[in-house]
Amino acid sequence: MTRNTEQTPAWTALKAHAQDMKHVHMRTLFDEDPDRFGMFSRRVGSILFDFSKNRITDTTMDLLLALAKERGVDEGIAAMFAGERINVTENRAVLHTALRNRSDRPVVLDGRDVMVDVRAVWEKMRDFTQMVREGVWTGYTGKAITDVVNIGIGGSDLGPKMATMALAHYSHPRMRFHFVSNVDGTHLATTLQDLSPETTLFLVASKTFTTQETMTNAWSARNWLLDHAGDTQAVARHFVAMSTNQQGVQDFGIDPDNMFVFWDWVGGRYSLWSAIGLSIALSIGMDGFEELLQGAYEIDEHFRTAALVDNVPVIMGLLGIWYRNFMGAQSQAILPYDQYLERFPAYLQQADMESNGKSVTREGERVASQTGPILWGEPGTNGQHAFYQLLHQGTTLVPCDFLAPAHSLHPLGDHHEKLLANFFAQTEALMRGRTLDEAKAELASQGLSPLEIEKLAPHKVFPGNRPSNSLLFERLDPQTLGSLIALYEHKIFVQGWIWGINSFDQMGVELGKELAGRILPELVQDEPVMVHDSSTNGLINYWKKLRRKG
Ligand SMILES: O=P(O)(O)OC[C@H]1O[C@](O)(CO)[C@@H](O)[C@@H]1O
Repeated sequence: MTRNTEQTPAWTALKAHAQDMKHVHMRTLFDEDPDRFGMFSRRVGSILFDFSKNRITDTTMDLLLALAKERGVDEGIAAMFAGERINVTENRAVLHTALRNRSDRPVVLDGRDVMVDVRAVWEKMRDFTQMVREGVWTGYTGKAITDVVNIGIGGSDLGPKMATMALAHYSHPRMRFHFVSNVDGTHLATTLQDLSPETTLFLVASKTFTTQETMTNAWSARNWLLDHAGDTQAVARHFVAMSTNQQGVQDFGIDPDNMFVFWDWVGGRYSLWSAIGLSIALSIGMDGFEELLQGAYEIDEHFRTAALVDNVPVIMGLLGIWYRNFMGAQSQAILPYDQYLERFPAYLQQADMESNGKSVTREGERVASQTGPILWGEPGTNGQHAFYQLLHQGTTLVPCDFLAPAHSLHPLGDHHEKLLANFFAQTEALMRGRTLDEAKAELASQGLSPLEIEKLAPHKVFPGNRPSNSLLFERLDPQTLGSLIALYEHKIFVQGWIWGINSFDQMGVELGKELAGRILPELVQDEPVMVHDSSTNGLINYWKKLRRKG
Protein backbone atom coordinates (compact mmCIF):
# COMPACT_ATOMS: atom_id res chain seq x y z
CA MET A 1 0.00 0.00 0.00
CA THR A 2 1.43 3.41 -0.93
CA ARG A 3 1.67 5.76 1.99
CA ASN A 4 -0.80 8.49 1.08
CA THR A 5 -4.13 8.11 -0.62
CA GLU A 6 -3.42 11.06 -2.89
CA GLN A 7 -0.31 9.34 -4.26
CA THR A 8 -2.20 6.39 -5.70
CA PRO A 9 -2.68 6.21 -9.49
CA ALA A 10 -6.42 5.78 -8.94
CA TRP A 11 -6.60 9.05 -7.01
CA THR A 12 -4.87 10.92 -9.83
CA ALA A 13 -7.17 9.31 -12.38
CA LEU A 14 -10.23 10.15 -10.29
CA LYS A 15 -9.17 13.80 -10.16
CA ALA A 16 -9.02 13.97 -13.93
CA HIS A 17 -12.26 12.04 -14.28
CA ALA A 18 -14.02 14.40 -11.86
CA GLN A 19 -13.22 17.30 -14.22
CA ASP A 20 -15.03 15.47 -17.03
CA MET A 21 -17.94 14.51 -14.80
CA LYS A 22 -18.55 18.11 -13.74
CA HIS A 23 -20.20 18.66 -17.13
CA VAL A 24 -22.33 15.51 -17.03
CA HIS A 25 -25.93 15.68 -15.83
CA MET A 26 -27.59 12.62 -14.33
CA ARG A 27 -30.64 13.29 -16.49
CA THR A 28 -28.56 12.52 -19.54
CA LEU A 29 -27.11 9.40 -17.92
CA PHE A 30 -30.61 8.09 -17.21
CA ASP A 31 -31.87 9.03 -20.67
CA GLU A 32 -28.95 7.27 -22.31
CA ASP A 33 -29.15 4.07 -20.27
CA PRO A 34 -32.58 2.60 -19.51
CA ASP A 35 -30.95 -0.08 -17.35
CA ARG A 36 -29.09 2.33 -15.10
CA PHE A 37 -31.12 1.24 -12.07
CA GLY A 38 -30.27 -2.43 -12.72
CA MET A 39 -26.61 -1.58 -13.13
CA PHE A 40 -26.28 0.60 -10.07
CA SER A 41 -28.36 -1.13 -7.42
CA ARG A 42 -27.66 -4.07 -5.13
CA ARG A 43 -29.68 -6.24 -2.74
CA VAL A 44 -28.35 -7.19 0.65
CA GLY A 45 -30.66 -9.15 2.93
CA SER A 46 -34.00 -7.37 2.89
CA ILE A 47 -32.42 -4.07 1.88
CA LEU A 48 -32.38 -2.69 -1.64
CA PHE A 49 -29.55 -0.21 -2.13
CA ASP A 50 -30.12 2.00 -5.17
CA PHE A 51 -27.15 4.18 -6.01
CA SER A 52 -28.10 4.92 -9.60
CA LYS A 53 -28.96 8.56 -8.78
CA ASN A 54 -25.30 9.46 -8.34
CA ARG A 55 -23.00 11.41 -10.62
CA ILE A 56 -21.24 8.27 -11.70
CA THR A 57 -20.57 6.18 -14.77
CA ASP A 58 -18.96 2.77 -15.16
CA THR A 59 -15.63 4.55 -15.35
CA THR A 60 -16.26 6.33 -12.05
CA MET A 61 -17.03 3.04 -10.33
CA ASP A 62 -14.04 1.31 -11.91
CA LEU A 63 -11.73 4.06 -10.68
CA LEU A 64 -13.25 4.12 -7.20
CA LEU A 65 -12.92 0.35 -6.96
CA ALA A 66 -9.32 0.65 -8.15
CA LEU A 67 -8.74 3.14 -5.34
CA ALA A 68 -10.19 0.67 -2.83
CA LYS A 69 -7.83 -2.01 -4.16
CA GLU A 70 -4.80 0.26 -4.15
CA ARG A 71 -5.57 1.29 -0.58
CA GLY A 72 -5.88 -2.32 0.52
CA VAL A 73 -9.52 -2.22 1.66
CA ASP A 74 -9.71 -6.02 1.32
CA GLU A 75 -6.73 -6.43 3.62
CA GLY A 76 -8.15 -3.86 6.04
CA ILE A 77 -11.42 -5.76 6.30
CA ALA A 78 -9.56 -9.01 6.91
CA ALA A 79 -7.35 -7.35 9.54
CA MET A 80 -10.34 -5.97 11.44
CA PHE A 81 -12.20 -9.29 11.52
CA ALA A 82 -9.01 -11.12 12.48
CA GLY A 83 -8.59 -8.96 15.56
CA GLU A 84 -5.42 -7.19 14.45
CA ARG A 85 -4.67 -4.11 16.51
CA ILE A 86 -5.81 -1.67 13.86
CA ASN A 87 -6.65 0.96 16.48
CA VAL A 88 -2.98 1.87 16.41
CA THR A 89 -2.98 4.85 18.76
CA GLU A 90 -4.61 2.85 21.54
CA ASN A 91 -3.00 -0.43 20.49
CA ARG A 92 -6.37 -2.18 20.47
CA ALA A 93 -8.19 -4.65 18.30
CA VAL A 94 -11.50 -3.52 16.80
CA LEU A 95 -13.87 -6.40 17.30
CA HIS A 96 -17.43 -5.15 17.62
CA THR A 97 -18.13 -7.72 14.89
CA ALA A 98 -17.43 -10.46 17.47
CA LEU A 99 -20.35 -9.15 19.52
CA ARG A 100 -22.71 -10.18 16.75
CA ASN A 101 -20.89 -13.25 15.55
CA ARG A 102 -23.81 -15.66 15.34
CA SER A 103 -21.69 -18.46 13.88
CA ASP A 104 -19.59 -21.05 15.68
CA ARG A 105 -16.43 -19.44 14.35
CA PRO A 106 -14.01 -18.56 17.13
CA VAL A 107 -12.61 -15.03 17.31
CA VAL A 108 -9.16 -15.33 18.76
CA LEU A 109 -7.45 -12.43 20.46
CA ASP A 110 -4.19 -12.93 22.35
CA GLY A 111 -4.64 -16.68 22.09
CA ARG A 112 -8.13 -16.68 23.60
CA ASP A 113 -11.50 -17.11 21.90
CA VAL A 114 -13.37 -13.97 22.92
CA MET A 115 -16.66 -15.64 21.98
CA VAL A 116 -16.56 -17.52 25.28
CA ASP A 117 -16.86 -14.24 27.19
CA VAL A 118 -19.30 -12.75 24.70
CA ARG A 119 -21.64 -15.73 25.06
CA ALA A 120 -21.44 -15.60 28.84
CA VAL A 121 -22.63 -11.98 28.76
CA TRP A 122 -25.47 -12.90 26.38
CA GLU A 123 -26.58 -15.54 28.91
CA LYS A 124 -26.41 -13.09 31.79
CA MET A 125 -28.34 -10.49 29.80
CA ARG A 126 -30.98 -13.09 28.95
CA ASP A 127 -31.49 -14.07 32.60
CA PHE A 128 -31.62 -10.51 33.83
CA THR A 129 -33.90 -9.13 31.11
CA GLN A 130 -36.27 -12.06 31.56
CA MET A 131 -36.53 -11.41 35.31
CA VAL A 132 -37.17 -7.69 34.86
CA ARG A 133 -39.62 -8.13 31.99
CA GLU A 134 -41.58 -10.83 33.83
CA GLY A 135 -41.74 -8.74 36.99
CA VAL A 136 -39.69 -11.28 38.96
CA TRP A 137 -36.99 -8.69 39.52
CA THR A 138 -38.58 -6.09 41.75
CA GLY A 139 -37.70 -2.80 43.37
CA TYR A 140 -37.02 -2.32 47.10
CA THR A 141 -40.72 -2.46 47.99
CA GLY A 142 -41.40 -5.57 45.93
CA LYS A 143 -43.01 -3.84 42.96
CA ALA A 144 -42.19 -4.70 39.34
CA ILE A 145 -40.04 -2.30 37.36
CA THR A 146 -41.98 0.15 35.20
CA ASP A 147 -39.30 2.63 34.19
CA VAL A 148 -35.76 2.05 32.99
CA VAL A 149 -33.36 5.00 32.98
CA ASN A 150 -30.16 4.55 30.98
CA ILE A 151 -27.50 6.94 32.23
CA GLY A 152 -24.67 7.30 29.74
CA ILE A 153 -23.34 9.66 27.09
CA GLY A 154 -21.89 9.45 23.58
CA GLY A 155 -21.77 5.84 22.48
CA SER A 156 -23.20 4.75 25.83
CA ASP A 157 -26.33 6.73 25.06
CA LEU A 158 -26.82 7.44 21.35
CA GLY A 159 -26.85 3.84 20.14
CA PRO A 160 -29.13 2.39 22.84
CA LYS A 161 -31.41 5.42 22.66
CA MET A 162 -31.67 5.38 18.88
CA ALA A 163 -32.30 1.61 18.78
CA THR A 164 -34.79 1.62 21.65
CA MET A 165 -36.74 4.39 19.95
CA ALA A 166 -36.47 2.75 16.53
CA LEU A 167 -37.81 -0.51 17.94
CA ALA A 168 -40.40 0.99 20.30
CA HIS A 169 -43.08 -0.88 18.35
CA TYR A 170 -41.70 -4.14 19.82
CA SER A 171 -41.24 -2.80 23.33
CA HIS A 172 -42.50 -4.39 26.56
CA PRO A 173 -45.95 -2.96 27.32
CA ARG A 174 -45.30 -2.35 31.04
CA MET A 175 -42.00 -0.56 30.75
CA ARG A 176 -41.00 2.91 29.67
CA PHE A 177 -37.46 3.79 28.66
CA HIS A 178 -35.62 7.02 29.41
CA PHE A 179 -32.15 8.20 28.49
CA VAL A 180 -30.25 10.73 30.56
CA SER A 181 -26.98 11.96 29.09
CA ASN A 182 -26.51 15.68 29.62
CA VAL A 183 -24.74 16.87 32.76
CA ASP A 184 -27.24 19.75 32.69
CA GLY A 185 -29.26 18.90 35.83
CA THR A 186 -32.42 19.64 33.90
CA HIS A 187 -32.05 16.39 32.02
CA LEU A 188 -32.04 14.17 35.09
CA ALA A 189 -34.48 16.30 37.09
CA THR A 190 -37.13 16.41 34.37
CA THR A 191 -36.74 12.70 33.74
CA LEU A 192 -37.13 11.77 37.40
CA GLN A 193 -39.99 14.12 38.18
CA ASP A 194 -42.61 11.68 36.88
CA LEU A 195 -40.97 8.48 38.10
CA SER A 196 -41.38 6.44 41.23
CA PRO A 197 -38.15 5.32 42.96
CA GLU A 198 -39.92 2.08 43.90
CA THR A 199 -40.28 1.01 40.28
CA THR A 200 -37.32 2.66 38.54
CA LEU A 201 -34.26 0.77 37.38
CA PHE A 202 -31.08 2.69 36.54
CA LEU A 203 -28.62 1.35 34.00
CA VAL A 204 -25.28 3.10 34.38
CA ALA A 205 -23.67 2.75 30.95
CA SER A 206 -20.05 3.76 30.72
CA LYS A 207 -17.14 1.98 29.13
CA THR A 208 -14.64 3.76 31.37
CA PHE A 209 -16.91 4.45 34.35
CA THR A 210 -15.08 7.74 34.76
CA THR A 211 -16.98 9.99 32.36
CA GLN A 212 -17.87 13.17 34.26
CA GLU A 213 -21.40 13.57 32.91
CA THR A 214 -22.38 9.96 33.51
CA MET A 215 -20.85 9.68 36.98
CA THR A 216 -22.44 12.97 38.07
CA ASN A 217 -25.86 11.85 36.84
CA ALA A 218 -25.42 8.39 38.37
CA TRP A 219 -24.54 9.80 41.80
CA SER A 220 -27.49 12.19 41.70
CA ALA A 221 -29.80 9.36 40.67
CA ARG A 222 -28.44 7.26 43.55
CA ASN A 223 -29.11 10.12 45.99
CA TRP A 224 -32.66 10.44 44.64
CA LEU A 225 -33.24 6.76 45.26
CA LEU A 226 -31.75 6.85 48.75
CA ASP A 227 -33.75 9.97 49.66
CA HIS A 228 -36.83 7.80 49.20
CA ALA A 229 -35.60 4.34 50.11
CA GLY A 230 -33.44 5.40 53.04
CA ASP A 231 -31.34 2.25 52.96
CA THR A 232 -28.29 1.62 50.75
CA GLN A 233 -29.51 -1.97 50.37
CA ALA A 234 -31.94 -0.57 47.80
CA VAL A 235 -29.07 0.25 45.43
CA ALA A 236 -28.66 -3.41 44.50
CA ARG A 237 -32.32 -3.63 43.37
CA HIS A 238 -32.20 -0.40 41.35
CA PHE A 239 -28.73 -0.02 39.87
CA VAL A 240 -26.91 -2.10 37.32
CA ALA A 241 -23.79 -1.17 35.39
CA MET A 242 -22.45 -1.91 31.94
CA SER A 243 -18.75 -1.22 31.81
CA THR A 244 -15.22 -2.46 31.26
CA ASN A 245 -14.11 -0.98 34.62
CA GLN A 246 -14.87 -3.51 37.37
CA GLN A 247 -13.15 -1.48 40.08
CA GLY A 248 -15.02 1.72 39.17
CA VAL A 249 -18.34 -0.10 39.31
CA GLN A 250 -17.50 -1.60 42.68
CA ASP A 251 -16.38 1.77 44.06
CA PHE A 252 -19.72 3.25 43.03
CA GLY A 253 -21.39 0.62 45.21
CA ILE A 254 -22.98 -1.47 42.49
CA ASP A 255 -23.19 -5.16 43.30
CA PRO A 256 -20.67 -7.06 41.08
CA ASP A 257 -23.56 -9.43 40.26
CA ASN A 258 -25.31 -6.44 38.70
CA MET A 259 -22.42 -5.66 36.39
CA PHE A 260 -22.46 -6.54 32.69
CA VAL A 261 -18.98 -6.46 31.27
CA PHE A 262 -17.52 -5.68 27.90
CA TRP A 263 -13.97 -5.17 26.69
CA ASP A 264 -11.49 -2.58 25.49
CA TRP A 265 -11.75 -3.92 21.92
CA VAL A 266 -15.28 -2.51 21.73
CA GLY A 267 -15.20 1.17 20.77
CA GLY A 268 -17.73 3.39 22.58
CA ARG A 269 -19.59 4.30 19.40
CA TYR A 270 -19.65 0.64 18.36
CA SER A 271 -20.89 -0.61 21.71
CA LEU A 272 -24.65 -0.93 21.34
CA TRP A 273 -24.05 -4.58 20.39
CA SER A 274 -22.42 -5.22 23.75
CA ALA A 275 -23.85 -5.08 27.27
CA ILE A 276 -24.32 -1.36 26.56
CA GLY A 277 -27.38 -2.55 24.61
CA LEU A 278 -29.04 -3.78 27.82
CA SER A 279 -31.79 -1.15 27.55
CA ILE A 280 -32.57 -2.45 24.05
CA ALA A 281 -32.72 -6.03 25.34
CA LEU A 282 -34.96 -4.98 28.23
CA SER A 283 -37.26 -3.22 25.83
CA ILE A 284 -37.60 -5.81 23.05
CA GLY A 285 -36.46 -8.92 24.94
CA MET A 286 -33.29 -10.90 24.46
CA ASP A 287 -34.75 -12.75 21.45
CA GLY A 288 -35.34 -9.39 19.79
CA PHE A 289 -31.84 -8.24 20.73
CA GLU A 290 -30.42 -11.38 19.13
CA GLU A 291 -32.38 -10.59 15.96
CA LEU A 292 -30.70 -7.18 15.97
CA LEU A 293 -27.32 -8.94 16.25
CA GLN A 294 -28.34 -11.31 13.48
CA GLY A 295 -29.09 -8.42 11.13
CA ALA A 296 -25.66 -6.94 11.78
CA TYR A 297 -24.03 -10.36 11.44
CA GLU A 298 -25.52 -10.79 7.98
CA ILE A 299 -23.99 -7.49 6.89
CA ASP A 300 -20.68 -8.50 8.49
CA GLU A 301 -20.69 -11.67 6.42
CA HIS A 302 -21.54 -9.70 3.30
CA PHE A 303 -18.82 -7.14 4.04
CA ARG A 304 -16.26 -9.82 4.79
CA THR A 305 -16.92 -12.00 1.77
CA ALA A 306 -18.57 -10.05 -1.09
CA ALA A 307 -16.41 -8.85 -3.96
CA LEU A 308 -15.71 -5.13 -3.70
CA VAL A 309 -17.88 -4.42 -6.74
CA ASP A 310 -20.94 -5.93 -5.02
CA ASN A 311 -20.06 -4.94 -1.50
CA VAL A 312 -22.66 -2.42 -0.34
CA PRO A 313 -20.70 -0.78 2.51
CA VAL A 314 -17.69 -0.52 0.17
CA ILE A 315 -19.83 1.15 -2.50
CA MET A 316 -21.36 3.49 0.09
CA GLY A 317 -17.90 4.43 1.34
CA LEU A 318 -16.53 4.98 -2.15
CA LEU A 319 -19.45 7.19 -3.17
CA GLY A 320 -18.87 9.29 -0.06
CA ILE A 321 -15.23 9.68 -1.03
CA TRP A 322 -16.20 10.61 -4.57
CA TYR A 323 -18.23 13.58 -3.35
CA ARG A 324 -16.02 14.56 -0.42
CA ASN A 325 -12.69 14.43 -2.21
CA PHE A 326 -13.50 15.00 -5.86
CA MET A 327 -16.77 16.97 -5.99
CA GLY A 328 -16.21 19.33 -3.06
CA ALA A 329 -19.09 18.15 -0.85
CA GLN A 330 -18.65 18.97 2.81
CA SER A 331 -21.65 17.29 4.30
CA GLN A 332 -23.90 14.30 3.97
CA ALA A 333 -27.60 14.24 4.78
CA ILE A 334 -29.31 11.21 6.32
CA LEU A 335 -33.03 11.32 5.61
CA PRO A 336 -35.09 8.49 7.08
CA TYR A 337 -38.68 8.30 5.88
CA ASP A 338 -39.67 6.47 9.02
CA GLN A 339 -40.63 8.27 12.20
CA TYR A 340 -39.16 5.47 14.30
CA LEU A 341 -35.74 6.33 12.85
CA GLU A 342 -35.93 9.85 14.24
CA ARG A 343 -32.63 9.52 16.12
CA PHE A 344 -30.81 7.64 13.37
CA PRO A 345 -29.10 10.76 11.97
CA ALA A 346 -28.00 11.83 15.46
CA TYR A 347 -26.64 8.35 16.13
CA LEU A 348 -24.73 8.34 12.83
CA GLN A 349 -23.29 11.74 13.63
CA GLN A 350 -21.22 10.26 16.41
CA ALA A 351 -20.51 7.04 14.55
CA ASP A 352 -19.16 8.91 11.54
CA MET A 353 -17.82 12.21 12.85
CA GLU A 354 -16.07 10.82 15.94
CA SER A 355 -14.60 8.06 13.76
CA ASN A 356 -13.49 9.99 10.71
CA GLY A 357 -13.20 13.56 11.94
CA LYS A 358 -9.41 13.24 11.89
CA SER A 359 -6.60 15.13 10.19
CA VAL A 360 -3.58 12.95 10.97
CA THR A 361 -2.81 9.64 9.29
CA ARG A 362 -2.22 6.39 11.14
CA GLU A 363 1.49 7.15 10.71
CA GLY A 364 1.08 10.52 12.43
CA GLU A 365 1.37 12.71 9.35
CA ARG A 366 -0.99 15.50 8.38
CA VAL A 367 -3.53 14.23 5.84
CA ALA A 368 -3.38 15.84 2.41
CA SER A 369 -7.02 15.21 1.50
CA GLN A 370 -10.33 16.02 3.13
CA THR A 371 -11.61 13.39 5.56
CA GLY A 372 -14.98 12.79 7.23
CA PRO A 373 -18.02 14.81 6.14
CA ILE A 374 -20.41 16.67 8.42
CA LEU A 375 -23.38 14.40 8.94
CA TRP A 376 -26.84 15.71 9.61
CA GLY A 377 -30.46 14.98 8.91
CA GLU A 378 -34.04 14.71 10.06
CA PRO A 379 -36.88 12.40 9.17
CA GLY A 380 -38.79 13.09 5.98
CA THR A 381 -41.25 14.63 5.44
CA ASN A 382 -40.43 17.13 8.21
CA GLY A 383 -37.09 17.95 6.61
CA GLN A 384 -38.85 18.78 3.35
CA HIS A 385 -40.52 21.72 5.07
CA ALA A 386 -37.32 22.85 6.73
CA PHE A 387 -34.04 22.47 4.84
CA TYR A 388 -34.80 20.74 1.54
CA GLN A 389 -35.03 24.17 -0.11
CA LEU A 390 -31.25 24.34 0.23
CA LEU A 391 -30.83 20.76 -0.96
CA HIS A 392 -32.72 21.56 -4.16
CA GLN A 393 -31.75 25.13 -4.98
CA GLY A 394 -28.90 26.10 -2.65
CA THR A 395 -25.32 26.57 -3.81
CA THR A 396 -23.98 23.68 -1.75
CA LEU A 397 -23.77 20.10 -2.92
CA VAL A 398 -25.20 17.75 -0.28
CA PRO A 399 -25.29 14.03 -1.12
CA CYS A 400 -28.35 12.50 0.54
CA ASP A 401 -29.20 9.04 1.83
CA PHE A 402 -32.92 8.30 1.77
CA LEU A 403 -34.16 5.38 3.89
CA ALA A 404 -37.68 3.97 3.94
CA PRO A 405 -39.64 0.84 4.82
CA ALA A 406 -41.98 -0.72 2.26
CA HIS A 407 -44.51 -1.40 5.01
CA SER A 408 -45.58 0.87 7.80
CA LEU A 409 -45.83 -0.54 11.32
CA HIS A 410 -48.90 1.63 11.73
CA PRO A 411 -50.96 1.37 8.54
CA LEU A 412 -53.28 4.33 8.65
CA GLY A 413 -55.39 5.30 5.66
CA ASP A 414 -53.09 6.32 2.83
CA HIS A 415 -50.40 7.83 5.08
CA HIS A 416 -47.75 5.40 3.98
CA GLU A 417 -48.42 5.86 0.28
CA LYS A 418 -48.15 9.61 0.80
CA LEU A 419 -44.93 9.21 2.78
CA LEU A 420 -43.38 7.04 0.08
CA ALA A 421 -44.64 9.23 -2.74
CA ASN A 422 -42.63 12.01 -1.12
CA PHE A 423 -39.58 9.76 -0.72
CA PHE A 424 -39.61 8.78 -4.41
CA ALA A 425 -40.44 12.30 -5.57
CA GLN A 426 -37.61 13.89 -3.65
CA THR A 427 -34.95 11.61 -5.09
CA GLU A 428 -36.35 12.20 -8.57
CA ALA A 429 -36.54 15.97 -8.15
CA LEU A 430 -32.99 16.13 -6.80
CA MET A 431 -31.75 14.11 -9.74
CA ARG A 432 -33.74 15.62 -12.62
CA GLY A 433 -34.29 19.16 -11.44
CA ARG A 434 -36.27 21.51 -13.68
CA THR A 435 -34.79 23.41 -16.61
CA LEU A 436 -35.55 27.01 -17.49
CA ASP A 437 -37.60 25.90 -20.47
CA GLU A 438 -39.61 23.51 -18.31
CA ALA A 439 -40.17 26.23 -15.73
CA LYS A 440 -41.35 28.61 -18.43
CA ALA A 441 -43.68 26.02 -19.93
CA GLU A 442 -45.20 25.34 -16.56
CA LEU A 443 -45.80 29.00 -15.83
CA ALA A 444 -47.32 29.44 -19.28
CA SER A 445 -49.69 26.55 -18.59
CA GLN A 446 -50.83 28.46 -15.51
CA GLY A 447 -51.81 31.39 -17.72
CA LEU A 448 -49.06 33.83 -16.71
CA SER A 449 -48.13 36.67 -19.06
CA PRO A 450 -44.79 36.52 -20.94
CA LEU A 451 -43.43 39.30 -18.69
CA GLU A 452 -44.39 37.46 -15.53
CA ILE A 453 -42.91 34.26 -16.92
CA GLU A 454 -39.57 35.98 -17.63
CA LYS A 455 -39.51 37.36 -14.09
CA LEU A 456 -40.48 34.21 -12.25
CA ALA A 457 -38.95 31.41 -14.30
CA PRO A 458 -35.35 31.71 -12.96
CA HIS A 459 -36.67 31.19 -9.43
CA LYS A 460 -38.48 28.05 -10.53
CA VAL A 461 -35.37 26.42 -11.97
CA PHE A 462 -33.97 23.42 -10.13
CA PRO A 463 -30.44 22.58 -11.26
CA GLY A 464 -30.88 18.89 -10.41
CA ASN A 465 -27.87 16.58 -10.69
CA ARG A 466 -27.96 16.33 -6.91
CA PRO A 467 -26.96 12.86 -5.78
CA SER A 468 -28.81 10.48 -3.53
CA ASN A 469 -28.72 6.88 -2.39
CA SER A 470 -31.97 5.09 -1.58
CA LEU A 471 -32.18 2.30 0.96
CA LEU A 472 -35.55 0.59 0.75
CA PHE A 473 -36.32 -2.23 3.17
CA GLU A 474 -39.36 -4.36 3.96
CA ARG A 475 -40.19 -3.12 7.42
CA LEU A 476 -38.36 -1.74 10.41
CA ASP A 477 -37.77 -4.78 12.61
CA PRO A 478 -34.79 -5.60 14.87
CA GLN A 479 -32.99 -7.54 12.18
CA THR A 480 -33.33 -4.80 9.58
CA LEU A 481 -32.20 -2.16 12.05
CA GLY A 482 -29.14 -4.27 12.87
CA SER A 483 -28.34 -4.49 9.17
CA LEU A 484 -28.76 -0.77 8.57
CA ILE A 485 -26.47 0.17 11.43
CA ALA A 486 -23.81 -2.31 10.36
CA LEU A 487 -23.92 -1.01 6.77
CA TYR A 488 -23.05 2.46 8.01
CA GLU A 489 -20.41 1.21 10.47
CA HIS A 490 -18.61 -0.54 7.65
CA LYS A 491 -19.04 2.40 5.29
CA ILE A 492 -17.22 4.47 7.91
CA PHE A 493 -14.50 1.83 8.13
CA VAL A 494 -13.96 1.82 4.36
CA GLN A 495 -13.59 5.59 4.24
CA GLY A 496 -11.25 5.77 7.21
CA TRP A 497 -9.12 3.01 5.74
CA ILE A 498 -8.85 4.73 2.37
CA TRP A 499 -8.01 8.07 3.99
CA GLY A 500 -5.39 6.29 6.06
CA ILE A 501 -6.68 7.58 9.39
CA ASN A 502 -7.46 5.73 12.60
CA SER A 503 -11.28 5.58 12.76
CA PHE A 504 -11.24 4.04 16.22
CA ASP A 505 -9.83 6.61 18.62
CA GLN A 506 -11.39 9.94 19.64
CA MET A 507 -8.60 12.11 20.96
CA GLY A 508 -10.33 15.24 19.66
CA VAL A 509 -12.76 15.15 22.56
CA GLU A 510 -10.01 15.22 25.19
CA LEU A 511 -8.80 18.84 25.22
CA GLY A 512 -12.18 20.32 26.07
CA LYS A 513 -12.58 17.74 28.85
CA GLU A 514 -9.15 18.62 30.29
CA LEU A 515 -9.83 22.35 30.26
CA ALA A 516 -13.25 21.87 31.88
CA GLY A 517 -11.49 19.91 34.61
CA ARG A 518 -9.16 22.87 35.21
CA ILE A 519 -11.94 25.47 35.09
CA LEU A 520 -14.33 23.69 37.47
CA PRO A 521 -12.38 24.53 40.68
CA GLU A 522 -11.98 28.14 39.47
CA LEU A 523 -15.75 28.52 39.42
CA VAL A 524 -16.12 27.97 43.15
CA GLN A 525 -13.49 30.58 44.14
CA ASP A 526 -14.81 34.08 44.82
CA GLU A 527 -11.90 36.02 43.34
CA PRO A 528 -11.88 36.87 39.63
CA VAL A 529 -10.10 34.46 37.31
CA MET A 530 -7.13 35.92 35.39
CA VAL A 531 -5.28 32.88 34.06
CA HIS A 532 -7.01 32.47 30.69
CA ASP A 533 -7.31 34.61 27.57
CA SER A 534 -9.39 37.77 27.98
CA SER A 535 -12.52 36.20 26.47
CA THR A 536 -12.51 33.13 28.72
CA ASN A 537 -11.63 35.25 31.80
CA GLY A 538 -14.34 37.74 30.84
CA LEU A 539 -17.02 35.07 30.43
CA ILE A 540 -16.16 33.32 33.70
CA ASN A 541 -16.03 36.55 35.68
CA TYR A 542 -19.26 37.86 34.19
CA TRP A 543 -20.92 34.56 35.12
CA LYS A 544 -19.59 34.90 38.69
CA LYS A 545 -21.17 38.34 38.89
CA LEU A 546 -24.51 36.97 37.71
CA ARG A 547 -24.29 34.11 40.17
CA ARG A 548 -23.66 36.50 43.07
CA LYS A 549 -26.76 38.48 42.05
CA GLY A 550 -28.68 35.21 42.28
O1 LIG B 1 -18.74 5.06 27.84
P1 LIG B 1 -17.91 6.16 28.40
O2 LIG B 1 -16.56 5.69 28.83
O3 LIG B 1 -18.64 6.85 29.53
O4 LIG B 1 -17.65 7.21 27.26
C1 LIG B 1 -18.71 7.90 26.65
C2 LIG B 1 -18.30 8.51 25.35
O5 LIG B 1 -17.24 9.42 25.51
C3 LIG B 1 -16.35 9.35 24.40
O6 LIG B 1 -15.19 8.74 24.81
C4 LIG B 1 -16.00 10.71 23.89
O7 LIG B 1 -17.12 11.44 23.52
C5 LIG B 1 -17.09 8.49 23.38
O8 LIG B 1 -16.29 7.87 22.47
C6 LIG B 1 -17.81 7.56 24.28
O9 LIG B 1 -18.83 6.91 23.59
